[in-house]
Amino acid sequence: MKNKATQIIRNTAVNIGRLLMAATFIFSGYVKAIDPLGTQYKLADYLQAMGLGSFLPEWTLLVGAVLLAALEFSLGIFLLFAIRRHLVSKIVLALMSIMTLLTLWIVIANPVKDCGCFGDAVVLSNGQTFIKNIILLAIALMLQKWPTSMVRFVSKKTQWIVINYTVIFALALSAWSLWDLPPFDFRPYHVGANIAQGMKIPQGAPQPQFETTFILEKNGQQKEFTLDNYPDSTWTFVDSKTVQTAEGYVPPIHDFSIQDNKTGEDITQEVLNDTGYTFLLISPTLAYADDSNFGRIDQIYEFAQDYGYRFICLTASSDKDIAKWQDITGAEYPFYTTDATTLKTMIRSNPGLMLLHHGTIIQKWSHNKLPQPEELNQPLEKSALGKMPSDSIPRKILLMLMWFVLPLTLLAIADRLWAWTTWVKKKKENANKIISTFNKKEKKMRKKIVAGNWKMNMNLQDGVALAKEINEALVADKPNCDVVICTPFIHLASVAQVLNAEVVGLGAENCADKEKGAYTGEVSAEMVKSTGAQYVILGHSERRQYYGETAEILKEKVELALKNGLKVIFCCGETLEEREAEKQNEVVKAELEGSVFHLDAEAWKNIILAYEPIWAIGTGKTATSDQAEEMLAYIRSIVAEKYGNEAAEETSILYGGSCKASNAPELFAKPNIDGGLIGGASLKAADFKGIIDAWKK
Ligand SMILES: O=C(CO)COP(=O)(O)O
Repeated sequence: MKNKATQIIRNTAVNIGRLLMAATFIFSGYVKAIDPLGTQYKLADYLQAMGLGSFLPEWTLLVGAVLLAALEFSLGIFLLFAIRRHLVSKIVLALMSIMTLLTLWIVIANPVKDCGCFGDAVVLSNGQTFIKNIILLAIALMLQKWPTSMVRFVSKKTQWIVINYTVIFALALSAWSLWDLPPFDFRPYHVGANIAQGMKIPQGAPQPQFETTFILEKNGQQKEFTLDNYPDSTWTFVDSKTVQTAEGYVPPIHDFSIQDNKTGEDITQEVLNDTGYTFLLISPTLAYADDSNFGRIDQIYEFAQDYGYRFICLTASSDKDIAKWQDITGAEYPFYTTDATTLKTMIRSNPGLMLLHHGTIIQKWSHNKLPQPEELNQPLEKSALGKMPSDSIPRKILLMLMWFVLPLTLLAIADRLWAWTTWVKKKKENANKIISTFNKKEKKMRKKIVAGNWKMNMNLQDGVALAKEINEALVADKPNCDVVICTPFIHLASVAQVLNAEVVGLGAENCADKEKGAYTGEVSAEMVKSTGAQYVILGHSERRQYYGETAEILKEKVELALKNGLKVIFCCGETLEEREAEKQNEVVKAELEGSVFHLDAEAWKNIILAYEPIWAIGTGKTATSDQAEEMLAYIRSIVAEKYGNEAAEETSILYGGSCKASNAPELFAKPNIDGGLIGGASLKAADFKGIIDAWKK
């Protein structure tokens, strides 16, 4: 019990942890994959901080960024679907260990401002990142310890589709984002942002705090002072140092300026305050800029000239590189200087084109997706180019869902349906196999039994007389089977006296579900046993129906009966409605599971089952021999599932319900029917003997 509870807790913890980890990896991989250049810049920052700045060529960092994004995204999806659980949990643990060490270093040494784990989408401080990684590392340890507790969402046979689709999707997403621009832009220079607004410091925003320390000297001794304890003029000033004690508010855009390199003139405000349109061609380094689309750029420049729009190129390149670019592309537009990092933040394309309208970013284009010539035949005021694209974000989200989430969801649903149908099919096949094995087999050596159930009939004298008559008849003509008569409690002690125990067994029709004590009117299993009885009927439908005996009560009764050395004739069976709804198997199985299937194999040896369809009891409507055989074969198959084939072969299963001398031979001829539990026909010695004799035919 305790083990089961621990297992449930563990499985729940592992699966919650796995979903959290999956969500983190998917998000972190995704935001890196849609911005490979941003990830590359971050990797470069790390290498710089480690003193390995120029150790690797730029393209290797870009490849590294794409692979890192694909790795994180794919691991997240694999965790989500619980694919290759052992391997994936090991890789995740290794990755988290490295990440945690790395973040411990950035917390201590502070070499980078933020870790960049989630690109620009969620910026965490180094301390927050460290705490996040400690939690994820703990989850990774748990997943690695119990990988198989992760519940699969797709079967092993289908997982290769998810693996390939995910890896290809992640790489394609990066390639697309590199060719075009990141589909989602989390930087301060996104479409719709007003640059001047982004540079503003709101009123009352915290100012940076500084403290100045003065070093002064007197009589050859130097001492440090602040403004608060500045000494008298007998001290001579030596030096002062100022340190920042608190950071002030930093606006989202704090590093944007446009300078004319030749004149030193700053035209930032002039550009931002221009109420018209301005094209900014942006290239942090012209030496690395892609020049394949220069013709299109020149066309746009001409268009700007024609309509009187400003068109300038912002770069951080040297004059030599500018001249080279002009030489290659024939560029006639003016060049201005802006910080390289700012330019890289503004647009993830080298070169990229940005359109401003009164300082607000209206459009951004990668050099691969510049406006087409046919879009440039009317002024921006009148064309779609001059307007901010309206619904692009929901549309992009929908596209992502359609291209990735939808196919995988459909795959998972199809896979689960398929797994479920094969499971059902297999289970049916197994059950049929067991049933047909039993059907084919000759009746084994298990006991054949005919048991009478007198129910509430016969007074004491009549009962004793009937018992005597049956006993005499059977002593005179030995039966081929075990015979039992089950009588009301009041008969037991007297009937026991008249029966020859080797020939006729004695049983009660019920016993209490309590051991002993203040239970007025009840008769305990121990009392039954003390009369000389060896059997007790339990679970009869009349007791379930009229006296509210539930599976739990019957379970108690069964246990007490067995404990007191009684053999139990345990009844089961369905109502007419249940049979009409074809629920008979389900009902019978539930009855056995509820009251007897908990027994161990040793206790099971003292159980005799009796299938009594309620619709056939006392109605004169017998189940056909085929119906009865089918059910008894099924019951034997579920006993076999529970206790094994051998135990099932040795379990006696009786049929009850309007069984009489006329139909008994046909019923008893069936391989799985081991005898009968007889109601009405057990109240007359001749009728009862007629049924017993069916075993002789
Ligand atoms: O309930 C029965 C035996 O327990 C069957 O009763 P009948 O044989 O009267 O149908």
